[in-house]
Amino acid sequence: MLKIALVAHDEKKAEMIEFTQTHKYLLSQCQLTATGTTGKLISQHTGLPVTALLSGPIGGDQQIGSLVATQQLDMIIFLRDPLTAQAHEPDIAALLRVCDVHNIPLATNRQSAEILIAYIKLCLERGENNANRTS
Ligand SMILES: O=C(CO)COP(=O)(O)O
Repeated sequence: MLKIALVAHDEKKAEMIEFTQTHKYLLSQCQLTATGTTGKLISQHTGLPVTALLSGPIGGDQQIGSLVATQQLDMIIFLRDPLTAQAHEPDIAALLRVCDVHNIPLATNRQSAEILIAYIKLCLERGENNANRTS
């Protein structure tokens, strides 16, 4: 099963809910993990099973980063708010960095997320359960 992490800053949570509602069918075929508040909201609004970790500002981004570092995630959709300063900015930067270290696909805005969704669809159609194949 494709393993996907979902994260949204407060100003992007409504967009994340709408995004996951729109793509509920595809996402239901994936294993979903999220930071705390994002995960609870997605579960509430879509009924999708989501493993909700700690809230981002108290360590949730670091937990997602740990999953990346230990090869337990295939991709991340992180709807970031580029206009609001975040108290846990170092954690966010660390998460983005560890994705690059481990070559994990990361979408940080809605349109990139749609492209990852198209890729997820392709992987599912091909019966692939690991999105990070290079060949
Ligand atoms: O702050 C976040 C990502 O940096 C998101 O955390 P929550 O999903 O707990 O709001």
